[in-house]
Amino acid sequence: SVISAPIAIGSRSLLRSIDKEKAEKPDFAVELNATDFDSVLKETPATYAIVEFFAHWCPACRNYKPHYEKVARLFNGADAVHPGLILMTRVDCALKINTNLCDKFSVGHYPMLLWGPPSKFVSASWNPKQEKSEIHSIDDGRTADRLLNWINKQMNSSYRLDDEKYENEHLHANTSDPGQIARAIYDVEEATFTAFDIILEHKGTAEILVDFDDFSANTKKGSASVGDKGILGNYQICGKDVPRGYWMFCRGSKNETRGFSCGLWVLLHSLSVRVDDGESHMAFTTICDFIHNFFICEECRQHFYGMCSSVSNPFKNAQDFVLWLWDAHNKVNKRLMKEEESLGTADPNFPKIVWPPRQLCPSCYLTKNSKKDNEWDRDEVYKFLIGYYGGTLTSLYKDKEIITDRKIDGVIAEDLVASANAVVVPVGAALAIAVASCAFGALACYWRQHQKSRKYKHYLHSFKNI
Ligand SMILES: Cc1cc2nc3c(=O)[nH]c(=O)nc-3n(C[C@H](O)[C@H](O)[C@H](O)COP(=O)(O)OP(=O)(O)OC[C@H]3O[C@@H](n4cnc5c(N)ncnc54)[C@H](O)[C@@H]3O)c2cc1C
Repeated sequence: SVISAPIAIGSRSLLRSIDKEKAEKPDFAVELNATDFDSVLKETPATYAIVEFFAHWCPACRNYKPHYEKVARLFNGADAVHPGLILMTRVDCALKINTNLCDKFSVGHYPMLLWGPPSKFVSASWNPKQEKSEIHSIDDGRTADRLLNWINKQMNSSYRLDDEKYENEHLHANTSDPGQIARAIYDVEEATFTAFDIILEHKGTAEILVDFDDFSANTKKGSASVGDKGILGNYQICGKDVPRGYWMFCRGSKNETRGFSCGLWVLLHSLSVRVDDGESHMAFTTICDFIHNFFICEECRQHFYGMCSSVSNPFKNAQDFVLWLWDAHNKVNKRLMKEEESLGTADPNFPKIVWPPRQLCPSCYLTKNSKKDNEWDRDEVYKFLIGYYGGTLTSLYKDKEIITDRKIDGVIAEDLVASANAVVVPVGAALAIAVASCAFGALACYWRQHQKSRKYKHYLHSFKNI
């Protein structure tokens, strides 16, 4: 026993350290229960979801967990190797709170895995005999390898368990696919959060807090904790899910490319197409001031501000402003094209181009001759930008629609598309932020939250009418 004592202490401390490691390394798969199942699956940007129904007392489930986690590492969390594609979740059916939920999905054995678009799980039920369901049972996922094989078959992909970040990026980088922009709706939020964070770092709360009551009815003055960035430091401008920690449309094929600067461009363009004639000049000066004050890239600031300063007459209509921004972006692209080529710093999957390329918008070009790629039909370019950064950017919302009634679907989708041509952001809220030259950031989130609550109201309304 004299000999065993130190071993016992040693093993206890070993166990403690394993526990600590466990506590420090949370699971990759997200555990859901009946209270958050619908909301998490409704809000996720992922294209697919896997739900593992298990019971915490079931030994087979405990043994399966490391397999499931090995796959979840690839897809879940801010450091995911392939983020934003598949949300991997689990539900403990042995908890009373989940009994109904597990019944609705006909859970007959543990662990049981279901696969489908996340929105199809929301307020849904499933049974194995159901025809035409978009939810499928994963019948061959007993090991991590087999589960990933099954996923690869579904997605036509070739992911591997030992993939590290930025491998296989070529698989989902198709820049000439107009639908790709739909994923940027999440980047607009990510960029807004980052922009807001930069503003707080540099300006502090006082200058932003002009009339914060107006800015957000949900934020109580003084209730947020005071940190380095003042009382707004903890304010989640785009809701609790943002920042997600990764980019979707703006994900580069290397860590150091794209990201925020791409997200910022998308944010600027998507706001420009939502501005009225009357607001076009104000939007222009706000963008110029923001870049000048807060874009922490000296060369970018100076170059962009030079372009801002060369505008001598105020913008009177939205089209001129939208096209000015497009043109300014292309000037940056052209400059960087040469620079990146000589320095070899380009992202191989996203080299700078004069934009939009012919594949995206053939009618934007005046001639059929591909050598004359600098002769634009500006009216067509304007039309394209309105569609691309307006309706197409928000089209993911249509896809994720949880209401199955076709008519209601249509009404909501039309609303979203119509908002591409109108100022849909509350001007009162904008004022507080505009003072600190970041109106557009807050506007973007307001815009999406406005859409969300609108949709919710529609949903409630339709519910009442059933
Ligand atoms: C205001 C501003 C000024 C910048 N200035 C500089 C600079 O001086 N030097 C520097 O090194 N970097 C600068 N950057 C960063 C640089 O422009 C890119 O954002 C960065 O290199 C990432 O490039 P990207 O390939 O992701 O595409 P980005 O140029 O970031 O574009 C993002 C997406 O916008 C779309 N797009 C491309 N061109 C246009 C267009 N003309 N109109 C509408 N949409 C378009 C494409 O879908 C593209 O994928 C600046 C960024 C901003 C926001």
